[in-house]
Amino acid sequence: MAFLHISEQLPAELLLIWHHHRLPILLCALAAATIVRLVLYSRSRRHKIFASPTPSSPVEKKTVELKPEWLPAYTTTLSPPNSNTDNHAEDDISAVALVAKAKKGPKTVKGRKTTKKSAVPAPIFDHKTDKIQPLVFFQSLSGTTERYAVQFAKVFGEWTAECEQASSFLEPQTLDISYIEHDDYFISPPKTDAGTKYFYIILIPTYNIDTVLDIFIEGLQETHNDFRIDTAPLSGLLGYSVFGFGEKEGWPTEEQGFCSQAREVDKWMARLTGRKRAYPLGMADVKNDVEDRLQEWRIGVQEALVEIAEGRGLGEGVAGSGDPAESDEEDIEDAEDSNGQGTRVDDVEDLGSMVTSSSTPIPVDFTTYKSKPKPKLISTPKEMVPTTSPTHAALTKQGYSIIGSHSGVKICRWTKSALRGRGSCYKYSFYGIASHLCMEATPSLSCSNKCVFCWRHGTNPVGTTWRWITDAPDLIFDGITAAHYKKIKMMKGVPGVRAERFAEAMRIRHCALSLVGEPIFYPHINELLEIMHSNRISTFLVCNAQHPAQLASLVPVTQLYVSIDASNKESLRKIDRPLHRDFWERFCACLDILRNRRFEQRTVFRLTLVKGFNMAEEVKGYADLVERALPGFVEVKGVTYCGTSAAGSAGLTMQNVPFYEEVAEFVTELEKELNSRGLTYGIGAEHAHSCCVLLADRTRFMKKGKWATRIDFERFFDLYEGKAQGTREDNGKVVGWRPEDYVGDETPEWALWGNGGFDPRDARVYRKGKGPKMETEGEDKKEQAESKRADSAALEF
Ligand SMILES: Cc1cc2nc3c(=O)[nH]c(=O)nc-3n(C[C@H](O)[C@H](O)[C@H](O)COP(=O)(O)O)c2cc1C
Ligand code: SF4
Repeated sequence: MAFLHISEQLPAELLLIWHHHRLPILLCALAAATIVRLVLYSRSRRHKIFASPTPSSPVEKKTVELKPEWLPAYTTTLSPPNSNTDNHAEDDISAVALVAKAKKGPKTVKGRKTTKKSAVPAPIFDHKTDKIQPLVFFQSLSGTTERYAVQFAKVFGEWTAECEQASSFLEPQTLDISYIEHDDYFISPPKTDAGTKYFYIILIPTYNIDTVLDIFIEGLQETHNDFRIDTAPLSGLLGYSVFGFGEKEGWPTEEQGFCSQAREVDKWMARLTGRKRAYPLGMADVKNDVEDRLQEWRIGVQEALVEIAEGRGLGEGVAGSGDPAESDEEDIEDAEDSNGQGTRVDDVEDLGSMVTSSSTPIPVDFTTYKSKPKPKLISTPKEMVPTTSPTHAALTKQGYSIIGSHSGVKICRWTKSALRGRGSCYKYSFYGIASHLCMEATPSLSCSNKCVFCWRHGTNPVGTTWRWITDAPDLIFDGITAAHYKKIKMMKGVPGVRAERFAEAMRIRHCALSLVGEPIFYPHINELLEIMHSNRISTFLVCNAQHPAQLASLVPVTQLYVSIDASNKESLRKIDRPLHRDFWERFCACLDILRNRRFEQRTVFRLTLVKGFNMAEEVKGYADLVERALPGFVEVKGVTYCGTSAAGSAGLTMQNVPFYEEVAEFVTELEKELNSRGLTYGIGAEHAHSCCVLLADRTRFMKKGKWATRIDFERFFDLYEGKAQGTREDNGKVVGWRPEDYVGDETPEWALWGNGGFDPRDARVYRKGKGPKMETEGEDKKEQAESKRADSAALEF
């Protein structure tokens, strides 16, 4: 009975519970369903990114694990149409405000200070035995700061050599921040003998646009916030002082941004050094009082150095000296205003210093915030290359047309040369691309490397993530093609331009996506490529092997390049100077992706040889990389010397440019090494004029025993559009096309190894001392003045 009773009661009670609590029950069920959905969604997304979106290849694929941090983390903001040169972007104004992703910081632990900090202990400097090594750092985009830094270093150097304490000083060194390894100086002081102590002097301009300065400042900030690193890792310095260059005309007050980046650097240095500001931040208006301010500040820094040299450390009570007079309020303010991340690990650091500086117990509240958390900052993305920026000025001066705010196009010297019937670049000899039909462009002028041979140092935008206003792909396409045609039209009146070539040039057939910067950095690269292909423009895309996720999800291009600037980690670090700390893992992942995709499209390794950097004894290392990725082709070229002061600062001179014979010798050795490993590569073609030699896979790019390195472009488009069927199969079913499906004609005789690579139908114009003289007027006279080596090494992509 009791059982029956209970069984009758239960549904009624359940019904009652349902009536009373149905709302919360429904809400809980909804929340649970949402969570399950989100988990499933995120898994399926990740799964998609892991797999290449293109049809699978008929061979086994190496699994390439894409680390979560390699996945693009951007939300792009398409720029409004008026930021570009044409008006086709009406449909793309779906601007999305980019909400800056708040960095996941460590759990906040807050402490309340009850005592003032004690004085910074005097630096461990024995004035009788130790030496002070002053380092003068500077960064400069348009040369002003560099000029003042050189001037400063000269006067300051004379003072250290002549002052009473001269025996305590080593000769000051001047260092361009763009060319040093950040980690060698700003994660810890440089390693040296125990008796040498460093003093940092930092001269820095301010730019309210995205520049390489942001990378430097972010580096300081990251070091400070990195849990693995002591929060004051530069406390071993004797001291530091910062001087800022700005302009009051545009940025009249500090609130309006006057010298704001110098102030940032000063703030982070204070934290990284454990408050060793030896002299207050100096600031000057370059259009007004810079000479006086800089001199005044130099004298102050010198006085601070005298104190140190005489063993009195950073001194007592001098305003801004980093002594106890520096208020705690300033620290709190600083901690709060740093990009909205006010409650970070600084607090833990403060806690640490309180423990050492206070004798009384410190009340610590681990659960509450000191003040109301600030609302998250909405960071508005900036333009990558605004028209007001020095990069814009430098690029346009070099003949680039900037499209929108992050794309560029330029007609290269080979296009001009081909228009005049004087020969095309190596791409014609190797692949059949006539230079007058080719456009050279990039949708991203920004890059994640700072290669030593890149002329754009100091001014080029760099970054590890895309954080700029983004132009729509059709805007970019319209902009670059219009600018290219405009430049071609300007060649109309140039003596020697052949009418038929001029007419042909008014229909772009090929696009080399390289130029400067990193094309796959652009978030809509696939759409841009699709537009090119639908206009039957072939695509040669060069990437720097630093963005595996983007590489894995790239649509097939006509020819896919990966720049191989070194054969091993250390050498790559030196030559490419990548911004990513895990650059080698990224590089290796890109090689594996290239291997997986080698039957979908033509894949190419592009080696740029720089004597003294990446040539000697690296043949075996390069062979290892070829063995890993098995590219269809390996292009080997000597570096082009750009002759700028930037290249000089990077340690490059003409001596680093190899002669053609040296490149040829290197390629022969590489071929031998590859063959000794059973790899079927042979030297397919050469273009001596560009200092470039081509190795190709004999089993794939030969027809009836003859090299066939050229491309059937029309067939490529037909395959792409589905008008022709490809032969790539998976499980007996055709899933796409293979590079072999669009192999073109045999490589012409004149382009084969040993024949030089110059089309006899073109008129070769020799430069002074290099062969029979055919023309010496106008532009050629100028060209004759160039050095022989530059001549042999000149190469445009
Ligand atoms: C695009 C641009 C943005 C600038 N932004 C600022 C700024 O926000 N605050 C400031 O004080 N000066 C600003 N300046 C002025 C520069 O800091 C100043 O001209 C400096 O001397 C440049 O140094 P550099 O030639 O070494 O690069 C800006 C200049 C340019 C061209
Ligand atoms: S990858 Fe190209 S654009 Fe980027 S730094 Fe190197 S040379 Fe310059």
